[in-house]
Amino acid sequence: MVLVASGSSLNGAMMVAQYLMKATGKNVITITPESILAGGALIDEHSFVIVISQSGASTNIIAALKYFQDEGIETVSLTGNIESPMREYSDRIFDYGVGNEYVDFVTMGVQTLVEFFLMFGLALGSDGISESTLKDLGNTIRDQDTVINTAEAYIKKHKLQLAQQQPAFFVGNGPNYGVAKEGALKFQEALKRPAMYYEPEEFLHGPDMQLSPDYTVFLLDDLNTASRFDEVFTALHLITPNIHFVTSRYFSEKVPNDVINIPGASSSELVPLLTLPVIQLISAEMADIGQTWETTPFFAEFDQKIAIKTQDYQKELKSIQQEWEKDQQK
Ligand SMILES: O=P(O)(O)OC[C@H]1O[C@](O)(CO)[C@@H](O)[C@@H]1O
Repeated sequence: MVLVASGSSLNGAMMVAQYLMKATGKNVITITPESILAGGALIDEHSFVIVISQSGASTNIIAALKYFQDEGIETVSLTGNIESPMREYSDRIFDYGVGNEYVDFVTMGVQTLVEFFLMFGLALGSDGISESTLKDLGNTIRDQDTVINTAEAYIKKHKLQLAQQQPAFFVGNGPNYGVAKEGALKFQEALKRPAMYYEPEEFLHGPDMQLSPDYTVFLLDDLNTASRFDEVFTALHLITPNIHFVTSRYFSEKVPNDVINIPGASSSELVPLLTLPVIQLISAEMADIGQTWETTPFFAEFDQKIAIKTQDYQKELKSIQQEWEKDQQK
């Protein structure tokens, strides 16, 4: 199975790739449209290619769809807007159920995409949907309320520290690697803050050498209680006071000051459902507090010149916003 996407849609796909692999027993790769065009994956008529774009208006996604059509490779498109330009180039197109989201850089989109693929994986699994897996998924989704409350309280307590516009690292493994990538993207898009993402061991193989007290590190813990994160968390305090550790490790113990103590999940594949809301909430709330939503006029000028969405996208966003406002009034 090949999942083709960009930005947050790619990050969402990365969060579920391991899960889909387990559920189907087939190899799953996540890849950008550019890598497809550059021949970065062996794809033939036996590949199951899913092309994802929440807006359905990303020009690079459309270029990949055109390429697949020219090569005679069938695809399935997933989008949040079934009437978008993507439709014209798709063999089959489905709405993955995000509804109306008009913020250009997606948030609900990633969360919904992850939930969609979890359900999709369950349905594709050789044993069908098992009661216990469905129950685990339901419990994890219910635990998101606790996650939001915990993150809210943490942001309130640490807002001055979180408001420092210093470079940030997001560090996570497996499905949390996708969350780390999304955390860095949201810091760049919403907070205009330099941000990077790594797996923990890659982080320790060089990038950590630039650390100073002026850096922030977000650690997104594994499920495994004996993981390396604990060690790294403790040692990082020797370099910077700005560490934030998202973990379920301290659930029954006294929680250290810089730990965002979330409920645990029954399997590592479900962990993104609990870590993703934390980084999304921090990005959104800190962007409100710091009033960083606007780009610089220089960027606005650049953006005019370098189109990444189809022509009518801004008009389309406006109408999605109107739909969203109507929904809010109901
Ligand atoms: O899923 P889509 O709509 O193709 O968008 C991909 C990326 O493009 C952006 O919307 C930028 O315009 C990102 O925020 C997003 O992650």
